Formats: sequence, structure tokens, C-alpha cells
Amino acid sequence: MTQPVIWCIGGIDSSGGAGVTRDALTLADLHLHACVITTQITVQSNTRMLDSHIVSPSVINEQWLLLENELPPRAIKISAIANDEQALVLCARIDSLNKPKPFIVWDPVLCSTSGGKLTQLSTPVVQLLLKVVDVVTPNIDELSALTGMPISDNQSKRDAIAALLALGANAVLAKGGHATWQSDAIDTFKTNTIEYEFSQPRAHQSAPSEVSRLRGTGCMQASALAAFIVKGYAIDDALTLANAYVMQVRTALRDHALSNEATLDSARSDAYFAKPVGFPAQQSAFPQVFFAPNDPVKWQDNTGFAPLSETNLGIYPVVDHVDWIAKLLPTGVRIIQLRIKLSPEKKNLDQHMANISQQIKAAVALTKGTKCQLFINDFWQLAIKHGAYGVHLGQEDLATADLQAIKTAGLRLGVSTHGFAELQRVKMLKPSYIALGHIFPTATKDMPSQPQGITRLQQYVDLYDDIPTVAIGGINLSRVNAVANTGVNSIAVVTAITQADNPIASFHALAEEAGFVK
Ligand SMILES: Cc1ncc(COP(=O)(O)OP(=O)(O)O)c(N)n1
Ligand SMILES: Cc1ncsc1CCOP(=O)(O)O
Ligand SMILES: [Mg+2]
Repeated sequence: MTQPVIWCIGGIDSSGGAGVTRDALTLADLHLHACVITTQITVQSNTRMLDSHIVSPSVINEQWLLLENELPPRAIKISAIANDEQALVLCARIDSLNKPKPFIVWDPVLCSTSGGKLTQLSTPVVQLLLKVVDVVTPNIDELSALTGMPISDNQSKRDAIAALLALGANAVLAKGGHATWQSDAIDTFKTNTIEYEFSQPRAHQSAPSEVSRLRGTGCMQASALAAFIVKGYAIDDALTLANAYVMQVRTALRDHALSNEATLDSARSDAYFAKPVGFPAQQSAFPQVFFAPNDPVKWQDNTGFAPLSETNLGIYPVVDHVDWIAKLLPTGVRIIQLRIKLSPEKKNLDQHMANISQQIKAAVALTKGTKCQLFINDFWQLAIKHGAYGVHLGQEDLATADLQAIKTAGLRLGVSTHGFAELQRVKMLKPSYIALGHIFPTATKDMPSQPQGITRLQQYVDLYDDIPTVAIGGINLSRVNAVANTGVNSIAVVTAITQADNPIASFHALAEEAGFVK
């Protein structure tokens, strides 16, 4: 299969520790091909930068034009741009790109970590660049230099991000590695409509001090972001994965430094060299994610919800009336969900709420003393009132539900997720299970996200092996076996049972085909 192409526009660092060499290594590690447009050639080692030779704008133009015809990019990663002339050529070329335009990320490298200024851009040209790129990824020093604002605390960081957006940036990823006033390293991603925080404990961020000299982490993160976008991840997931990728490289370095084979000398000299780590697969490398800045999840304790009594769950019917529960109980079903959806107008009407309350009460009575674990969707107050086994909530529901009340009442909590960012948001809540969806297209619910498919489901199941998982969305008899083969603990279905000619037979057939019946 041909590898998708990403262009890396920036400087060649003669040490290979940063710049387009680091970009190309990162992309190769993630199975993408890097084309390179060189803006400057530096004379530098890991500790010193002696000189820099700037490439003329016309050479940049020529490189671009040749590549555009033969190796068109799916994404472009820009880093050190030496001067306004180079930037103006890049802006003109980006403007002339055909639609759909590739995803463009600009890591505005101003100085090399081994010393030496790499970029001299005027404010009007910075503004032009900000408007043509999708995301700009400054660290704290770069954010301060681009906005002319000193940054020394959270408020001044927030003000500078707002200023960069006001200058025309479409999205800012302000990296927190240099924000030493914070105990955690927090990357903030902000557009005019959304904001996320990606937080890593600082203590885990680096190797022991003598071996924490890894350079080019900003290059890695921006290249990895472009790579995950090209691989089809939504921006929140691509940001989560890029953050985890860099942490996994750091961890590999730390593990080497701490390993028995590494002498301090070998650890010291290896300290500059990243190891290939591939797709992030270590749970500990993933950041905690918040829907910033006032995500209610942030203020929850991490004592966790009551665990499921039975994790061998099998097929999980999700039904819209208590009558279904009475009908399905004789199958021996282990977990079932009452999911009654009301339009917002009806939600406020007493008669509808009274009917829902009655159904929940009846469902609790039906399942009491059985092995069937009953979850109530959305209506968490009624679930508590009638003593249901658990509650199922979506990401938005978490903003309004009283999680502490659910926990204190001893109810289990199941939470919907649609990707890595949401998984990392809710993981710290320690819910009783995590639902992963939607796996295939579904007609049951309008989904704002894309179907995830089996490959991603497998990634989640492998990564979150310490918490029960439930797959949902478009799962039917012909797909259930592939879903079960991922090792997911349970498979939730709506129409495969409720629209079947014989729902009971369908339940058994799904369980059989999934291999849940031993
Ligand atoms: C098992 C399971 N997974 C996902 C959902 C969806 O919950 P949510 O995102 O809150 O959407 P609604 O169901 O409330 O429309 C679910 N109910 N059950
Ligand atoms: C409630 C819900 N959440 C994600 S997909 C879905 C509906 C699943 O229904 P079906 O099994 O009919 O595709
Ligand atoms: Mg919901």
C-alpha cells in the first residue's frame, strides 16, 4: 500500500536531533512518507549552534512546485521559517493549493534548543501565516514572542492564546512543557469555539536529569499531529495521540536510562536519540484530557464507581420500554439498558416523566434478585430514586449529572465514548464500564462522529484492559463475530434485537455467533 505523503518544511539540523530529520523519523515511525522542503541548513550539534545558511525563497518555490505535481501532500508540517520572504512564498503557495486543502500545522520554532535564533518574522507576516495554517503549536516562549506578551502564569498564558486567536490563528496548541509554574505539563488547544487541556504529570515527563536532553520534541509532536490527522483521527483524538506519542518516546528513553544494561555514560550519550516507538500503545503515556477550562470532570474525585458484579456480560440489549425487559429476561441476559428518549419539550411534561418513573420502577422490580444488571439511560435521578443497578451517561450528560450522588447511592456508572480524547477524559472517573461507539453506521441515533470500525475498537480494547468495555453501534448478526474477536467484554445492540422478527431467537443467535455461549 502506498504511504500517504506529508511535507515537512523547515531547517536541516546537522545533528539530526530536531528539524526536518526529526520530522521524517517520526513520520516513518508512524508509517507515513515525509517529503522535505528545506528553509535553512544549520551547523549545529546537540549542544551548540555555530551557523545557519538560509535557503533562497526561489529554491523553496521550486521544491514546492516539483513536489506538488508528483507527491501532493495530505498534510503539511511547517517549522522554522527563516524570514518574511520565505514566509510570503509559503503563504502564496498555500493560497494556490487546490481544495480540499491539506491539513497544515505550523510549529513556530524561533530558536534551536542547542542555541541560536532560527526565525525572524515581522508581525504582519506572522498574521498572514496564522490565517493560512490550521493549527499553530507554540511553546510558552514562542507564544510569548509571537504575541509580544510576557507569560508567567495561567492567566497570562490564556491571555496570550486569546491574543494569538485575535491575530487570526484558526487554532492554537500552546504546549506546557516550559510552563514551570504548573506542577503538570498542560498543553492547551483552543479555537474560537472549543478548548481542550492535555495534561501529563511533569515528574513522568523526563528521564533522570542527566539523561533528559532529548531535543526535537516539538517537531515530533507537530509531525505526529499531522500524521494522526492524515490517518483519519478527529482533531481531539489526533492531539491526544500526538501527546501520547511524545511521552512514549520520552518513556523509552527513561527506561533505557534506568535499565540495568545502561551505564550512566551510555545513558548520557543516548540521551539525545529518540527511539522508534510506533503507534501509542502504552496507557501510561496518554494524557488526562479535559474539555477546558471548566470541565466538571476535573473536580471529581478518583475513588471510582462500584464495579460490575459480573463482567462476563455477553449481549447487552438497549431497549426503549420496560415491556422489552420482561420479554428478554427469560433469555438469561446479564445486562440490559432501559433507554427512553424524550424530545426536550416532552421532558418537562409531568405526564411523560411520571410514565418514565413508572417504567424505571417496574424495570427495577423485574430485575431485582436476578443476575441481570439493569442500567438506566440519562434519567439518573429516577435511577437513584428507584434503586436501579446502574446509570448510563454520555459525555454531555456528565456536565449536568451529579456524579457524586450516583456514586454515594452505590449505583454503577457506564459512560459513552467516541475516541481517545473522550476515553482519556472519563478514565479518571473509574466508571464501571466504558462504551465504545459507534463501531458501524447506525440508524438508531444521529451521530456527530464517524463510525470507528474494528481496527480502532481493537486499539481501545488493548489499551483499556483494566476496565470493562462495551461496543455499540450498527452491530448485527453478520458483524458480531468480528466485534467479539477484539476481546471487548460486551456488545450492545438496539435494532438487531428490537427490529428482529423473533427478538428472543435473535438474542441467542447473536450470543452464539459472538462466541459468548460456551
Ligand atoms: C451502551 C451504550 N453506549 C452508548 C450509549 C449512548 O449514550 P449517550 O451518548 O448518552 O446517548 P443517548 O443514548 O443518551 O442518546 C448508550 N445509551 N448505551
Ligand atoms: C445509542 C447509541 N449510541 C451509540 S450508537 C447507538 C445506537 C445503536 O443502535 P443500533 O444497535 O441499532 O445500531
Ligand atoms: Mg445520554
